[in-house]
Amino acid sequence: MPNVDMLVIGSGPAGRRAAVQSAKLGKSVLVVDRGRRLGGVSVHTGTIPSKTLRETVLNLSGWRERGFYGRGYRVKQDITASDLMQRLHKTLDHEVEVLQHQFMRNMVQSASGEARFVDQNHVELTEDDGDTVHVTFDKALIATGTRPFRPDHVPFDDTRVFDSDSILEIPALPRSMTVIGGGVIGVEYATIFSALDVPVTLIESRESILNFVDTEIVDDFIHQMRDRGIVIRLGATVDTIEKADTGITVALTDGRKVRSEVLLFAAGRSGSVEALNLPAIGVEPDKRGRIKVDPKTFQTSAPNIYAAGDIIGFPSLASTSMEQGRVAACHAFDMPPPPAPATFPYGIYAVPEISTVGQSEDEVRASGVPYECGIARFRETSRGHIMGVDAGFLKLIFALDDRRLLGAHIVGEGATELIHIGQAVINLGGGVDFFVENTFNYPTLAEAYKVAGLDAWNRMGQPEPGQ
Ligand SMILES: Cc1cc2nc3c(=O)[nH]c(=O)nc-3n(C[C@H](O)[C@H](O)[C@H](O)COP(=O)(O)OP(=O)(O)OC[C@H]3O[C@@H](n4cnc5c(N)ncnc54)[C@H](O)[C@@H]3O)c2cc1C
Ligand SMILES: NC(=O)c1ccc[n+]([C@@H]2O[C@H](COP(=O)([O-])OP(=O)(O)OC[C@H]3O[C@@H](n4cnc5c(N)ncnc54)[C@H](O)[C@@H]3O)[C@@H](O)[C@H]2O)c1
Repeated sequence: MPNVDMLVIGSGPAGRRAAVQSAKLGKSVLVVDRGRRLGGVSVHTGTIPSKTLRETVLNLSGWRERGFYGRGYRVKQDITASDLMQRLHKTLDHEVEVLQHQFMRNMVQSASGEARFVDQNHVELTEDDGDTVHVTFDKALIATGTRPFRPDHVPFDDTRVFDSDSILEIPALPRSMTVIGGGVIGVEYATIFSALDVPVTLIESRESILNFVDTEIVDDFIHQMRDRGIVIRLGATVDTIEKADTGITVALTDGRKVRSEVLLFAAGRSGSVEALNLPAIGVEPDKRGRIKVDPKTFQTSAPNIYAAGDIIGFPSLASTSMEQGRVAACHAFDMPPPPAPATFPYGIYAVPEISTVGQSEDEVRASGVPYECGIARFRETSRGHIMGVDAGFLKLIFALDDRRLLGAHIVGEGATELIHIGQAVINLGGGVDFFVENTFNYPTLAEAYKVAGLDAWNRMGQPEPGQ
C-alpha cells in the first residue's frame, strides 16, 4: 500500500496550492480527484469557464465599444453557442496543461478516483473502472469544494432548466432567460447573457442583491442593469416552477408570473462531502455539507487532517482557497506562515465588473469612526473618454482621525484589476496623502484613485502640524 506525506483530496485552487507548497517543503504528495481532469470546479465549471464566457461575449458583442458606436453595435452579427464554446474549450485545455506541468515540475503525483476515508491515516480510492486502491498518509487535506444546490421543486433537465454547471453546455442561445438567485453567480450570468441582448429577468428573495457590497455601488449597478433592460424582481419568493412546450413559468407568491425560454437556478451551493465517509475520521459537516476548521491552521477536529477552500464555507473564492491551501500545508509541515492580511479583495465579474476591498460605508458608519468619502467617475477621466466608458466609479473611504484608507469600492470597467491599488494601500496602512502626493500614469483608469483621493482630501482639511 503506497504511503505519502500529504494526501490532497480535490485538485481545485486549495488542493493545488497545498500540493505544490508541500512538495516545495520536500514532502511526497498525492493529489486525487474524481473528475475526469485536474483543476476542480474552478477550472471546469466555475471561475475560469464563467470568466472565459464573459470575455468571449464582450469581444464578440463589441460591448466595450458600444459607448462610442451605440447599443446596436456588434462585432459578430449572429453569435451562436458554439462561438462561445470554442474559446471555452481552448482556455480550459490550457489551464489543465499548465496545472499538469506544475505538478510534474514539483514531483506531485496525481490520480483519478473518488476518495473515501477508512481511518485517520488511510483512504480507499475508487477509480473510474470501479477498481479500488488503498493509500496511507501522514497528513491529508480535504479540498473537495461544492456543487450547485439542486432543490427538489426545481425541474432541472439541463436543456431548459439549468444550474451553473449545465449552463456551460447550453445548446443554443435562448430567446429569453430567467435567473433565480441574485448572488454572485446569478448576477454574473444574468449580465453576461444580457450583454448578448438576451432579455433577462433576475429573481432574488432578499430586498437587494450582493448584500456584502457597499450600498452605493450596488445601487449604481442595479441602475445600470435596469437601464439596459434587465428586469429585477427583489423580495420575490418563488412559489412554483412549471415547464411547458412554450417555455418555463415561474410563479411568485405575490401572484406575479415570469415567463422565459430557459431558467438558470443559481441560489447557493452545497459541500461535496457524501463520498468521503467523514464518520471514519470523526468529522461532522453542517447541513450544507461544510466542514468546521480552526481558522488559523485549517485543521479539522482530526488534527492531521486539514480542510480548505469552498468546503469550509465563507468566503468561497478561488483566490482565498489558494491561500488557505498553502497555509494548511505550511502548518502541516511546521513552517509558520505569516499572519493573514486583514482584508482581501472581492471581484465580481458581472457586466460591468464590481470589486471591493476593506469596509463598506455602512460598516464604517456602524463602527462609529468619523470618515470622509472621495468619488471619481470613470467618464471624467481622460482614459475613460478614450475608451468610450460612460459609467462606473471609484469610491474611497478615509478615516478622519488618522487619514487611513478604510475601504475601496469600484463598479465599472477594469474594477477587478484596479482594486489591488486600494488593497495595497489599506494593507500597508496608507491613507489619503498617498493618493495626493503620488503621480499616476496619465491617461489611465487608475488615475481615478488620484481624483477620488483629491476629492476626499479637499473636504478633509489639512493635518495639524506634527500629526
Ligand atoms: C460559476 C462560478 C464562478 C466563480 N467565479 C469565481 C471568480 O471569479 N473568482 C473567484 O475567486 N472564485 C470564483 N468562484 C469560486 C471558485 O470557483 C471556488 O472558490 C473554488 O473553485 C474552490 O476551490 P476548492 O479548492 O475548494 O475546490 P474546487 O474547485 O471546488 O474543486 C474540488 C474538486 O474536488 C473533487 N472531489 C470532490 N469530492 C471528491 C472525492 N471524494 N474524491 C476525490 N475528489 C473529489 C471534485 O471533483 C473537484 O474537482 C466561482 C464559482 C462558480 C461556481
Ligand atoms: N466572482 C466571484 O468571486 C464568484 C463568482 C461566482 C461564484 N462565486 C462564489 O460561489 C458561491 C456561490 O454563489 P451563489 O451565487 O450560487 O450563491 P449565494 O449564496 O452567494 O447567492 C445565492 C442568492 O440566491 C438567493 N436565493 C436563494 N434562494 C432563492 C430563491 N428560492 N429565490 C430567489 N432567490 C434565492 C439568495 O438570497 C442569495 O442572494 C459564492 O459564495 C461565491 O463566493 C464567486
